[in-house]
Amino acid sequence: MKYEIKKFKDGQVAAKILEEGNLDVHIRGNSYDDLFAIAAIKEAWDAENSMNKTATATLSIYCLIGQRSDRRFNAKESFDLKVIANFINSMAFDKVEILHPHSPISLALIENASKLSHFPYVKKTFEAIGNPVLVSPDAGAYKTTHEIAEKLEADLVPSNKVRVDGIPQISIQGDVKDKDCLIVDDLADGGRTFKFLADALKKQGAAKVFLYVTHGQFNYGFDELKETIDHVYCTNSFKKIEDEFVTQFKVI
Ligand SMILES: O=P(O)(O)OC[C@H]1O[C@@H](O)[C@H](O)[C@@H]1O
Repeated sequence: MKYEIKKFKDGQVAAKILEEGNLDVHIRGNSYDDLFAIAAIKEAWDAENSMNKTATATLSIYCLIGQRSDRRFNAKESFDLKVIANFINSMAFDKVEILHPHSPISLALIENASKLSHFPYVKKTFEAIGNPVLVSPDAGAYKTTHEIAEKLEADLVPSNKVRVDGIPQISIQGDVKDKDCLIVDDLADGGRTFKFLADALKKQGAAKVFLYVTHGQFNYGFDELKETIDHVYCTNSFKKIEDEFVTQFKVI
């Protein structure tokens, strides 16, 4: 299904449907601009299809903006994911697919939503490295990484951020001595979580430490990460990266 997006000089976006049929839109979804462009496409498609009740509209979002803001962190602050979900819901897609959401709250807030699994990309990474031990960096990542480890028949070492006498520390709950480790998580923003975890893994004797994240933002570059991580694997859900330190899987 073809459509066209036009942007006016003042920033306004407009859409035009170029072909009849089901609507199948794929977006990064990591900007408000992206979401507004989709709203324009859906509005134009709805107008064309008001009499065609058999046509369906599917939206695939590869890196949902605001997915980490999945609660009201403090009183008087906005619950951003709710605002974003309300906007997506107003478009009334029949189906919304979201690649590796940070938490199930996205799927709960967005109507007709389902998860696109990151399993294929972790599997490729796992095979490229050659059977590393999987490491889940925190409690949030444990459940999904545990499911992946089961499917791959891989060893899993859970790690957690704990406080000892009030001081934050990384607790690695397994043996990593002389082993290749693959940290698996949903996204890297600055990447410091992984820099410190990789450092702790190496102090415990890990041979090499690799990082897989589905959404590679890396907003502060790679210099700090290169100090402790051997190689990074991610998808291009957030942006295209050209750096020898990173292997990217194309999803969009
Ligand atoms: O260390 P950075 O990259 O800033 O933050 C990434 C971490 O913050 C969490 O929300 C993510 O799930 C990941 O564990």
